[in-house]
Amino acid sequence: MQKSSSRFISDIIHFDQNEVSVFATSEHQLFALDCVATITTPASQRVTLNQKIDQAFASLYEQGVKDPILIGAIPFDNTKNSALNVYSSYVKEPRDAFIEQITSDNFAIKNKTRITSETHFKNSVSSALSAFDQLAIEKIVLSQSLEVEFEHSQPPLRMARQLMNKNPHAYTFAIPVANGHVLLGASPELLLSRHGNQVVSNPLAGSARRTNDEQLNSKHAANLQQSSKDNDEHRFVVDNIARNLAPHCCHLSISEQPHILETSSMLHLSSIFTGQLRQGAANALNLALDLHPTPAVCGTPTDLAKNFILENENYDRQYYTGLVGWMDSKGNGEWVVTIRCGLLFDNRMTLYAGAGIVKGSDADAEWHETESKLQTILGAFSAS
Ligand SMILES: C=C(O[C@@H]1C=C(C(=O)O)C=C[C@H]1O)C(=O)O
Repeated sequence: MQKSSSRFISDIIHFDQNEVSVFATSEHQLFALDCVATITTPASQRVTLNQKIDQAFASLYEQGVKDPILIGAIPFDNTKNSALNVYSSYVKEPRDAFIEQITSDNFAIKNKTRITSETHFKNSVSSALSAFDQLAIEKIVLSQSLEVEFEHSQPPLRMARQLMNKNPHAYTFAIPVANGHVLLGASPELLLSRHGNQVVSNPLAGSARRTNDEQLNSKHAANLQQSSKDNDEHRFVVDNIARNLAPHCCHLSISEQPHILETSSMLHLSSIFTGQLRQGAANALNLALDLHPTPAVCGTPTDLAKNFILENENYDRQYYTGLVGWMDSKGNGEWVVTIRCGLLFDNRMTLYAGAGIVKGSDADAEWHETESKLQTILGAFSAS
């Protein structure tokens, strides 16, 4: 049931925050409590997963709930458990800045522990560059992880507010997942949205750091648009999405040239797909799963790149580089790529960031790219 109170956030702040899901775009914010079920079937078991979703919605209809919703996350490795929370009520309202002033004291950091060392990351980049010569691989996205320990236990909704305030154009989310953890982030990348028979996808690949100097940003943006290495990284993603989305559409168009998308800490090459779905096309989650994992977060070809990642990264990505979003019982929904994110438990948060490696990548530059990407989260929780 869709409630309309614009003060809903002040009501739910008193709820157990590990039960509430939040998903915000630049236009609207969605809050849901009253979680009635969590579907954990891995997305690799697609038939069972879809049966579970249909059953959950059907049983809510029987109880008189007219407009149930699911909000959740699918891990990078789709053989691992999903975390799809089904809700009987939610609030969708225009996105608005939160009034509460949050000071950086709230987020004082006690400790940072590297899970991936700079050396490990750079050695993996070297191995990837060799794999391009020896195996038929063209792109591999490699990532690092960092654990942050805050002085105080962190209420997830306060963190979500801070992320929303600092990243007004991002898709911001706070989703309860397995083992009492909350997945929090501000992703710039729309994997797929479906509203009626309209689909949109906005892949990003090819990146540069954004600074406070607008002149420098313009220079970096121009370099990015001219860089053949970054355009290669981008093209792999666009080609792959075009291939996987086209069969579902009777009409599909893509922006002519990649344009620049700016986030709080990065500049990215960005392309926009808009399409009209064929009659009887799959729902938003299934369409998004047909695209996952794109070469923006995995590589090309997908299977070889995924195996390389699973063998060479020294940690489990879990939800990072998976998908996160919502879907209603009509199959409408928005699913974004789970990046610029972390996994929160009490006063500890595990952060992640990656970069696409192609022929000609430089290990040092790629490491710095991942460090800049970590700033979306770290910057949001430092002095405001
Ligand atoms: C993997 C991440 O970002 C992805 C990789 C990008 C790149 O390599 O240029 C750009 C945007 C994202 O698709 C991340 O932020 O952790």
